Amino acid sequence: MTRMIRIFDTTLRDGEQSPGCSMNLKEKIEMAKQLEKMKVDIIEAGFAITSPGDFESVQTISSIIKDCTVASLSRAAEKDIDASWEALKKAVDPRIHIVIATSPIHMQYKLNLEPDAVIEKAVASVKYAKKYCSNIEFSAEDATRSDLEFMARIFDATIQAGATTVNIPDTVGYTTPEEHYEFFMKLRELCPRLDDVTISAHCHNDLGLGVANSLAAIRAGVNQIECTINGIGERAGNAAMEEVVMALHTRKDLFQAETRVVTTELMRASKLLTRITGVKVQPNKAIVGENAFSHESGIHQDGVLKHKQTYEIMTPESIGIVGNNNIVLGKHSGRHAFRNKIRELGYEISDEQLEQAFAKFKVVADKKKSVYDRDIEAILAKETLQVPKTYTLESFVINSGNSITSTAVLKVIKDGKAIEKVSRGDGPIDAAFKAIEKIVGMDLKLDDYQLQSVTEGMDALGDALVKISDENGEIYGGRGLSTDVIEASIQAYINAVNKMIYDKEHRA
Ligand SMILES: CC(=O)SCCNC(=O)CCNC(=O)[C@H](O)C(C)(C)COP(=O)(O)OP(=O)(O)OC[C@H]1O[C@@H](n2cnc3c(N)ncnc32)[C@H](O)[C@@H]1OP(=O)(O)O
Ligand SMILES: CC(C)C(=O)C(=O)O
Ligand SMILES: [Mg+2]
Repeated sequence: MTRMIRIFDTTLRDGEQSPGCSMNLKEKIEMAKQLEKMKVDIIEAGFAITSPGDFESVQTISSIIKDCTVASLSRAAEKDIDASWEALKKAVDPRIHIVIATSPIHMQYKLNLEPDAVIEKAVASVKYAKKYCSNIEFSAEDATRSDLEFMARIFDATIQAGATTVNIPDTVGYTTPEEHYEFFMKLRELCPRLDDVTISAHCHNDLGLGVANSLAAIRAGVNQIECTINGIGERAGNAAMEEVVMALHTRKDLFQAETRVVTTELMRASKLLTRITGVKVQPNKAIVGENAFSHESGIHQDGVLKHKQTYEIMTPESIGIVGNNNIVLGKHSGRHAFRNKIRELGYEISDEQLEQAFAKFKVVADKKKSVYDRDIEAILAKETLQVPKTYTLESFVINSGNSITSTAVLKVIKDGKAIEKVSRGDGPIDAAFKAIEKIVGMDLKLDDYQLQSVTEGMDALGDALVKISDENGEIYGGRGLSTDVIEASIQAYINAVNKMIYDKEHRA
């Protein structure tokens, strides 16, 4: 039978504890509305006593959100609980969340309290909060570094005092999946009352195990997971909601558990948070990273083109990506993906042209990080207009600067022999073009020269267009493409010369 796991989103509280992730009221409202739309079960809207701003956020979110429980964090202290309640009281389903640390190191050094005094404070706080509302969560901070028998005692006491959810935080991200599973199993044995309430896990990511530990907790019977969008949170962050939700969704066979989260809203929530905080998601981040559904290497691309599930365990559409361009052309791509892209772009070319274009594509891909559609179109335009190469560029050296006259040394191959010429000019391009004219030995006129960047970025392809005319005024165009704009310009000029020679021979 499939169990329902409640998703407790703490993006607005623990997530906001992430350096650089503070949000203002308007931003928190926007985020809360998205969380409601995606049907998380509980929104922890803040920690009301923290500041007037946090109080106002909890209060406003409480009055706006209708379809989720709204929670506010409080220490085990009456003034915190009063503030939480004051902020929460308009919520449809308010929850006061009380926390106190239970590990020896926290009790001794931070709270300066004996274990029994911690239990007393916890129980008194739960009872105090219970005067205000029925929905009370009790968290034992640093639970995973706490004594198990002590945990069982404090949970037993707080449940008797009225806690309806008890939370076991791995506050410092210390535990491992196996240990976490055992922890919950033993705790349930030692404290049978746990089975009468919602048991929750709250995992941090200090060892990169936040999601794995949350899933282990689910296997051990917990029915609430505390997590954040994009995994933001104190230090290395919290378990990422999109990862937990999609792990359950994709591996229902294994976990026999599901959430009510609308998975197609996950990407929107991730992007909204990035826009609000300005904190970007790493490209290889699971589920919502830019590369999470991209395939760059030829063998994978071939597999995906033949049958998506060869390399995709979930669909991009399932997390809300529309029109995913999942085949990213790069230096590891093969002919299958290249041909597919050409067809997508609406071109039909011969096998021979494809081979030429593919060879050029590999050269470009070696120099560029990503090859975009416009790069491919530029390569195609060049390759499909190809004429026999009377002159082929072998090498060039340019000496240029703002206090010297530019000099170009060009070496080209004609009929298997190298020809080298040197020329000076007004700038590097002019010097290079003059060297070509010397090599060709014809009286050529440059009619037009344009240079454009094909795509954006430091490694963008330069697309040069040269138009030359001969002694009869006939115009010939040539195109050159390279990440080096001088090379692109020289190639364009040589291509225009080759075209002129080809046309003259075919006209004669
Ligand atoms: C694991 C977690 O994520 S817990 C949540 C962490 N989040 C935050 O701390 C963000 C908001 N915090 C704040 O704005 C402030 O820390 C406040 C408003 C809560 C308190 O500020 P201050 O009164 O100036 O106290 P300060 O933060 O310096 O110290 C914390 C005090 O709370 C006590 N305390 C800490 N945790 C608890 C607790 N769960 N229950 C009761 N008392 C606690 C500490 O022992 C310390 O008390 P002391 O002054 O007697 O030594
Ligand atoms: C407040 C508690 C639940 C917390 O964030 C933690 O222990 O990490
Ligand atoms: Mg936390």
